[in-house]
Amino acid sequence: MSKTIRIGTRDSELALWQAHKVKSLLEREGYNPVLKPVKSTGDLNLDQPLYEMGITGIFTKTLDVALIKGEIDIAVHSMKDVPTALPKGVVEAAVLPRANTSDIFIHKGLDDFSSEKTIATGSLRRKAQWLSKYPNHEVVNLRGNVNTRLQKLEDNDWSGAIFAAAGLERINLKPENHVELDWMIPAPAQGAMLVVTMESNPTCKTALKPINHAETALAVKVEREFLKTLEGGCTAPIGALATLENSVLNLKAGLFSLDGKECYVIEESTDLEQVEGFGKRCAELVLKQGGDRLMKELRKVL
Ligand SMILES: NCc1[nH]cc(CCC(=O)O)c1CC(=O)O
Repeated sequence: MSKTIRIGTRDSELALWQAHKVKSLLEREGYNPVLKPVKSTGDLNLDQPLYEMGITGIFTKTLDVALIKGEIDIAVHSMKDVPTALPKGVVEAAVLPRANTSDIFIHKGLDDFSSEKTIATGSLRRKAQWLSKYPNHEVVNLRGNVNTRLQKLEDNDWSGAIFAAAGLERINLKPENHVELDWMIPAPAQGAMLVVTMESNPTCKTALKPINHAETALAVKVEREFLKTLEGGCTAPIGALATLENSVLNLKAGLFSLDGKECYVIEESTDLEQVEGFGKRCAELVLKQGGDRLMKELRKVL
């Protein structure tokens, strides 16, 4: 009998797609994975408060709780939604090969961007970078899962909205009327999926090892180290993208004020022998350039 692995998933279309992906990878490894939808945090009924267990992520909280309570064996997350510090006892067991890292703009016509326009996004990182490029635009808040956001874009008279390409590509909803925002720095770990399990679960750690993608894991490690050094959470106006080519890792990363008027952007490369601590060193450059003062201001409002 092959070992059963309960995969916890939230019930959005994107979350389900990602959980199915991990399920099929584990099946190929000879396991018997089953999906376990986890609805809401509802009656948590835990002995300890969430913060004492190190549970902080708004998107990941539900699955963290189910994991710690032993209701599921592993959880699948969009890695950019995962706080840099995992809850106590929870470990990163596999990072899947990265998809498209870009942000895309879904529009209703691309005429005259120099004029006043209203565009929608719920992300402070996207808003700040957009306003930095188009200071006379207005950016309105847009929340909800990918499907909800696409619907709201239909229902409103905004000129467009910003999405992660990866999310729309996964569920086959990327429309024709989009442009890739190659100038926008994506969220740390955008386009990557993380599978977590409990430190105390050797079966799952072993099962997940072969599906880990070392190159993606290294890139997102550098990006998240950059984020962590700035002490920004998942919602901070901070972007980071590491790419690997011929054993050289390039990091493009930035910190932005909420109105987009202040931008601290770096682009640095390292060979792999020096990659340890590279994300931290790049963040320290940003802090020195003025990012230190901006982060202090941001922490008051975020
Ligand atoms: N914060 C929501 C979220 N988390 C992961 C994705 C898409 C997949 C990814 O970026 O890895 C999205 C949607 C979006 O940002 O448009």
